[in-house]
Amino acid sequence: MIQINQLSKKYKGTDFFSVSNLDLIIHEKEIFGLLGPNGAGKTTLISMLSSLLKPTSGSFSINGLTYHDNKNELKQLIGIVPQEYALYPSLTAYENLSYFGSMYGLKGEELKDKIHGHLKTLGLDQFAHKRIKAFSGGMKRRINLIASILHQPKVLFLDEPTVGVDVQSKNAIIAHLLALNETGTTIIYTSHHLNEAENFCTRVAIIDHGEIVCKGFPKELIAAQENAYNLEEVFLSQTGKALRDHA
Ligand SMILES: Nc1ncnc2c1ncn2[C@@H]1O[C@H](COP(=O)(O)OP(=O)(O)OP(=O)(O)O)[C@@H](O)[C@H]1O
Repeated sequence: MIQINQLSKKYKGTDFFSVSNLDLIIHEKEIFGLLGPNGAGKTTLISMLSSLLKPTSGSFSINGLTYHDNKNELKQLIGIVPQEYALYPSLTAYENLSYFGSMYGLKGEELKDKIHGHLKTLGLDQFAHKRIKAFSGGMKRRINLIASILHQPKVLFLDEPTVGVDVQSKNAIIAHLLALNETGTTIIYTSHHLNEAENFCTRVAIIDHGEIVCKGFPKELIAAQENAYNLEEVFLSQTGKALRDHA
């Protein structure tokens, strides 16, 4: 279970909170979607939860572990799929995955089997020994995902895992995540694809200006919003139609 208490982040040089006094509980085996307009605070929140960013105040624990007291156990427990590709372009897919797997203590036949198993399910086994720089966006996204799940994390954080990929890659990624969830991994993901989130997530929270504006089961949120027939209509009712440009 992930328990978040009054979590806040104010970046240096800004005069506002990107995440503000946020409280949330995410249960084991949920597929939880963090949705919100550009600049709402989704990446900031997920970066704090995956220990990539230090909160300004507040706290959170994952299965009772905190970064402060249980850094190493926590790192082994979670997987992180960042928005940007975290891959070495001049290395092959296999070399990249060996590197990431070994960082989690995997080695030998076990590591090899896991890499080939994931590559096969995600349709990439024939490209195992090709360099990443020759890969399409969809192929890189799938490798990025494998790099984060080789150690079978109990909790997986994904920041827009299907951005910029074709429908085929998107479906392969979602199917792989559903299978992972079936084996017991809790999934927390951010997305702008509301139709995808509506079908994929067990529960979602809509975030705006660093605060949760509503949360619940997609079907319940749709039923509760007058004249809303899908999650996108709930989203627009809750966050408004104004553009969120800032610089
Ligand atoms: N390193 C930073 N320094 C200063 N401000 C930042 C920094 N990173 C993010 N912000 C600001 O914090 C707010 C929340 O940003 P964040 O990236 O978390 O939003 P988001 O919901 O993930 O947006 P998007 O959908 O565009 O990825 C924005 O106003 C953004 O400009």
